[in-house]
Amino acid sequence: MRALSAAETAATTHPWAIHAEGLQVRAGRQLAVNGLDLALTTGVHGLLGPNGAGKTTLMRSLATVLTPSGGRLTLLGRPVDGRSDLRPVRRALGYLPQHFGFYPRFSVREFVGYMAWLKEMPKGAIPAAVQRSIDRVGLTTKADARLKTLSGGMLRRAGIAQAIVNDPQILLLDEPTVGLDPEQRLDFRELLRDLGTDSCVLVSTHLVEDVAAACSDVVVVNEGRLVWQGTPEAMTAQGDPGHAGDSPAERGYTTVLRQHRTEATR
Ligand SMILES: Nc1ncnc2c1ncn2[C@@H]1O[C@H](COP(=O)(O)OP(=O)(O)OP(=O)(O)O)[C@@H](O)[C@H]1O
Repeated sequence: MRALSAAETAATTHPWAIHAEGLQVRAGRQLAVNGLDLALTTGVHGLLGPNGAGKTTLMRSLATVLTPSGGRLTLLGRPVDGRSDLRPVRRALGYLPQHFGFYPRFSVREFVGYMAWLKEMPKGAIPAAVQRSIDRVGLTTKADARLKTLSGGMLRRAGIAQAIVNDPQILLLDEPTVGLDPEQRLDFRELLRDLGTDSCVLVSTHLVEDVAAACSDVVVVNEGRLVWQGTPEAMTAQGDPGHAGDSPAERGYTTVLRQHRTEATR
């Protein structure tokens, strides 16, 4: 008997915010995502995987920046196949890329407002939404500072503010905590938990501790495929004290990855 997928065993009829089946996405010449199955709904999902696993490529395809070259991808029930109109999906998306371009002379407020405009938010709603997102990332006192004057951590927070300005139904954050100091990371975890109450949030990171502390679900990818999915507690419980990692969650993650590699070579 074949194993049932998460989509088939779900207790709810609520459509998946993100649903990928056998997804393939090219990065340059190679298939960096190659046969990935994923079904995600409301909550905070941590995306873990070693360097080169395909996390950024996956994020870019979910952000509709890259078009899948095989398999199926639906976002909020709409197919992403290079043919359908993606504007309704893009209005409901928030994306913090790993590296984002910006106009250095823009203030934080101008930058976030500009992104709100690009997302086709109603004009009258933009100023209040911009202020709220700037406040949520703790940049209130820097709202009118130019981007070029911000520290790396502050710039990252401005990037998060633009990603959340439209209250996205799908929020994709690629390495959001890079450059944040420990206090800011704690604040950010709280913000994540808050955002995940009514959005589908996918956070790519190398910081297993952030995932353990702030996520309701962990997705581990390797070589372009999903290799494990479960709660942070279930991942931690996999931990073998003999494996690398400073914390129980890191040992759990390393064990999951090594088990997968062992099975793959059998
Ligand atoms: N523009 C590109 N041209 C060619 N190869 C690419 C390109 N972008 C990514 N790759 C390759 O695709 C694979 C997946 O890369 P990707 O950046 O998605 O991985 P990642 O999991 O995000 O890695 P990291 O944790 O190091 O950021 C890697 O082997 C990478 O070298």
